Parts: sequence; C-alpha cells; structure tokens
Amino acid sequence: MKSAVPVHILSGFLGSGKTTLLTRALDYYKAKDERPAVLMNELGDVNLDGMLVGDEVPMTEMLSGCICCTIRGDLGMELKELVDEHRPDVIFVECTGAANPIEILDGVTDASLLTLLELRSVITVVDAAHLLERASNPKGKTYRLMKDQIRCATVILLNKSDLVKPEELEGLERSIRELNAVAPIHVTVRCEIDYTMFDRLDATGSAPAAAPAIRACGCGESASSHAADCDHSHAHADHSAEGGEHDHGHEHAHEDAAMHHSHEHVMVHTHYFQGPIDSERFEELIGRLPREVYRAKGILRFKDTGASTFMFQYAYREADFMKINPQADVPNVAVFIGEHFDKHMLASSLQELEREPS
Ligand SMILES: Nc1nc2c(ncn2[C@@H]2O[C@H](COP(=O)(O)OP(=O)(O)OP(=O)(O)O)[C@@H](O)[C@H]2O)c(=O)[nH]1
Repeated sequence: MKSAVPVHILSGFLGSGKTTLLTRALDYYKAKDERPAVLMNELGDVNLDGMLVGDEVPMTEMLSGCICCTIRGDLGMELKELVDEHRPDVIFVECTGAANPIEILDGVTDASLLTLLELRSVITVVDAAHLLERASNPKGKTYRLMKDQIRCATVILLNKSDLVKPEELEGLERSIRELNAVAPIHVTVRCEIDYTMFDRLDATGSAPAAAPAIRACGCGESASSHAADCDHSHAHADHSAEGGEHDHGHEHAHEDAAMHHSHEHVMVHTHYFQGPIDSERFEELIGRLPREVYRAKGILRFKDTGASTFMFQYAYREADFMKINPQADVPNVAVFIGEHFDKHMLASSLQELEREPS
C-alpha cells in the first residue's frame, strides 16, 4: 500500500511570509525531483499568490473564504482530489492569514483521510515587526489570532527579523516561548532556513507532527475529539460561553473566548482597474492607506513604466513592486485586506486613479 502523503500546514498572520516560505519549499522539492502539490486558500476572489507557484506544481485554490470556517467542509474533499489526481510526494496547505490553524487541523486529520494523508507539521510564520507592534498593546482580535497561530505551531519562523532590533528579537523569542514551549523557533529573513528540515519532517517513522501540534494548542487530544467537545464546526457561533461544559483542560484555548471564529471582522476589497494607471499616484494612495488596511497585493500595469507588469505587495506599511512576466492574460487588480476600513472611501480613491488629473 502506498504510504500516506505528508502534509505541511503553513500558517501565520496576513503578510508574515507564508508564500515566501512556500515558493522556497517548492523549489527545494523540485530540485530533488519530487512532486509537491499545493492547496491555497485566499480570502479574496483572486489568487495572486498562486501566480508565484509554477504551472508544473498541481494547485487547488479555495477562494473567497477562509478554510478555517466558511469553506472548511470542502477541505478534506479538495485534498483527496489532489492526491487521487496527482499522487504528489508532499502537500502544502497555505492558509489565509486570518485562519486559525486548529480548525484546519481538524480538516486535515479527518478520519476518512487517515490512509491518504499524514499531517507532518504546522509551520507558523511570524512577522517580527508586526508581533512587536501588537504585543505593545496586547488586546484585540488580531493579537489573539497571532497568539493562537503560534500556539498551534510545530515549527515557528520568526520572520522579517531584518525589520527589528536584535534586543527586540530576543524579547520576541521569549514571548513566543511562553506561548509555545515545544516548537523550534527559527529566526529568519525572507524565510531563509535550512530546507533539509522538510526531509526530517517528512521521514516516515519520525513522530507524526499532528500530536504535538494539538498539544501545543493545549488540547492534549485529537483534533477531531477536540472539535467534537468544543463544537468548532459551527461557523462563527458565539463561542464566548464561560466554558464550564468545555472544561477539559485547555483553559488557554478558551481564555480568548471567541478566537476560533474571530476573523469575521476581516474585510476584503478587490478593485479591477480598467487599464494602466499612473505609478506615482498609486504609490501616493498606498502611502495614505489607513492603518486599518494592513495587507494589500495586486497585479498592476502602469502608464509610465512601458508595457511591464508588476506584482504589488504591501504588508504593514512596507510596499514592494516586482516586475513579472505573466505567460497568460492576467487581470489588472488590487486586493486590500484589513479591519473596519472605509471601503467606499477606498473604492472612490481607486476610481479616481483611473481618471486623468484635472
Ligand atoms: N523586509 C522583509 N520583507 C519580507 C520578509 N519576508 C517576506 N517579506 C515580504 O513581505 C510581503 C508579504 O510576504 P508573503 O510571503 O506574500 O506573505 P504571506 O504571509 O503569504 O501573505 P498573505 O498570503 O497575504 O497572508 C512580501 O512583499 C515579501 O517580499 C522578510 O523577512 N523581511
């Protein structure tokens, strides 16, 4: 019988570096002549990150929702199809940055998938600068979600270490250790790690990663039984009950009451441009984005840069434009993600870019 396909879940808040890790990991497997496959989940209705994954890599997209809640039911089915159709050597599941990995653990460790898949790791990528900022005001749903993503990890990448001071990095490592006592922490820039790590994680006979992942989450039991007890299957139900009837030894999982369903507040705005726009005016608009918009990405053509196409990235006030050479037709589009921002105001500023200045 063919052995189960190893699965790695890539978790981490919006813009932390999951796709950066994914593309590097894919390159590592391809260089070994192995066949990786990807299940990618995006909140918006356009998969821009997927364009960074080569056509030769089988990829399933789950768009317009988060696999940890709204479209979780489809996860097992999509994974099964990926295995049946492509027989990959390894599967990476890239969650949306708003996802709570414990819910995804449930999907991946579903009893019906036991012989097909084996969860080998939950790798959480942490944006050092962003965690530092949130930790200075340790309230709010985003910080709770970041902590949860750290708790559920079997491997942690403390990424974007180039954006914080060495002493701040030490403090962050200590805070992470308080949340997760077992997962190795790798301090990285652009997710640069020793990728042979995956050989050790994939090796059959090594301890399966799922168990420590669940333990790290503080549940000490299988994902499915945890789900059954906690009723995680109800999308966005009020989970803020005092927890009396759930009292099975994982207080901290409940300390942040509604965290398992805490990202309803995350908003996505997608704007399709009719044609090329002015690069300077676009950069000005990005510079004026409110703090509440913490992630944006897009594919853009500019009037003033010839016929080139750019992949645009924005995460926590850092913007990046990378020239790309798409092989097929691509939309001219930008996606904005954040909390409680004024969509109408943003939409009209974006439309304004398409009008000639008077
Ligand atoms: N300065 C700095 N930038 C980084 C680092 N790692 C990634 N980035 C940049 O951060 C931006 C977001 O990186 P991604 O890998 O797309 O992040 P992500 O977690 O996949 O983002 P979402 O899928 O939207 O949640 C990109 O512009 C990256 O080039 C790093 O270590 N340092």
